[in-house]
Amino acid sequence: MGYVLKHGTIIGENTRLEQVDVLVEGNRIKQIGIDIDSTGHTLIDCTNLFISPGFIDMHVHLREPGFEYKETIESGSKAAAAGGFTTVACMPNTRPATDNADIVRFIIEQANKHGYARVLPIAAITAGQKGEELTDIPALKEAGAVGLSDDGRGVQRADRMKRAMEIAKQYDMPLIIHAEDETLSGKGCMNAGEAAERLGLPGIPDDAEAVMVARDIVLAEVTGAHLHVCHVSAKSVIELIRYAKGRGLPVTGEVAPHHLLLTDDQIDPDNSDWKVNPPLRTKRDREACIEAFLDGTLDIVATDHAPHSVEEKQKPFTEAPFGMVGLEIAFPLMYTHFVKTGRMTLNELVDRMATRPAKLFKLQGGRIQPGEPADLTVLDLHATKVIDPASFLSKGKNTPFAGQKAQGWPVLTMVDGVVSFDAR
Ligand SMILES: NC(=O)N[C@@H](CC(=O)O)C(=O)O
Ligand SMILES: [Zn+2]
Ligand SMILES: [Zn+2]
Repeated sequence: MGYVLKHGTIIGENTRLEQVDVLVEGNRIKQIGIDIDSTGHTLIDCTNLFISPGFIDMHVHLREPGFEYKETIESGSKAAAAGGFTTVACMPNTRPATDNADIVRFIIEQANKHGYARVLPIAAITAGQKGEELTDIPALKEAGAVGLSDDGRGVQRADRMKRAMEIAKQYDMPLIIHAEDETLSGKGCMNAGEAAERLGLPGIPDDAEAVMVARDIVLAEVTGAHLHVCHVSAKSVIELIRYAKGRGLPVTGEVAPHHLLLTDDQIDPDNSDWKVNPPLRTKRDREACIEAFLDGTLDIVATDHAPHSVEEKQKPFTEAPFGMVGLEIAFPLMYTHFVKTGRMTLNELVDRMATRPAKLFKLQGGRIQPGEPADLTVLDLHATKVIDPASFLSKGKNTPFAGQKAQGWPVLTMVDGVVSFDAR
């Protein structure tokens, strides 16, 4: 007994304009066709709905182990499912940091027990994310880590990064970098510039991000390692990635919805939900992010879902932790502001949220085709809702998008042939 998703419109590489049925048996897509017999199967009526390959988010913070009050693998993967994500890669800035094979295995076990999405651990580059001693990269890979990052911090020492890349290259692991030279970013809490001056808040210049990206592009060329640049926020960084790609280097980039949609001049200094790292930058940076996303310089969308507690985010702007949640609103925001406005097609958006991440990181999923795992997202592209953090399944409610209207919401998510979210 399986599922028949009836009369849906498939999005993605294999787009079919007519309404079709998708038969799921076990954990696989068995058949795509017209009038598939649903006898003995559970019928999911997809009339007026779209069926997308499940979204893949390469950058989330699930906070477990150590910060369960902010999020758990259970609550975070529930939020993922509600946002139409079937796979999320989680960052190692846990407590303790995900810097050894036992913690990688713990995350995988927790996800298998309590998860509503596939959870792929990203392991730390350095022990305790302290930037000194390298982790045991082969052991981390063996345990199931899909990449390496010290996210939350940049690796300050070039010699450490170079050595990590040499080993990562050997073991075919991507370096997923948080680019921030701490000697330049200092104690800033928002983008350095006119807005910060007006508000009298300490700034973080974009060169703090660009300097490290430049260094790591050089090192990626020397070592041949896959360098993936996290949460790109600035024009200066985009120019460097464009240069790297022009040289044919294995460099890729991600952009978060907030850097595509928000700027520093909009920041409400009395609301720390606007505080994120890298910070929201200028209009010029935002336009550069949009252009780079549209032309593929920035390959994929990643949310950098960073839940924090209400108490933490009630602190003043200078003291509150950096981060915004994103899993449950990423698709509606992207659909509303990129597809509805005609900047890109629905197929192109799904490519950047599902197909391309799967290709870049050699993951399963990303395509709707017989034989593929049944990782699917059913979307109601007509539904319009006001973003209400109180309704989030994530423990994190911290988003500056609260109160904004968005169109195009996931209504059902299936992971590995199992329904993980159903809002019908
Ligand atoms: N992006 C953020 O503002 N915060 C992230 C850390 C990070 O992604 O660098 C977090 O862990 O809260
Ligand atoms: Zn980061
Ligand atoms: Zn992050």
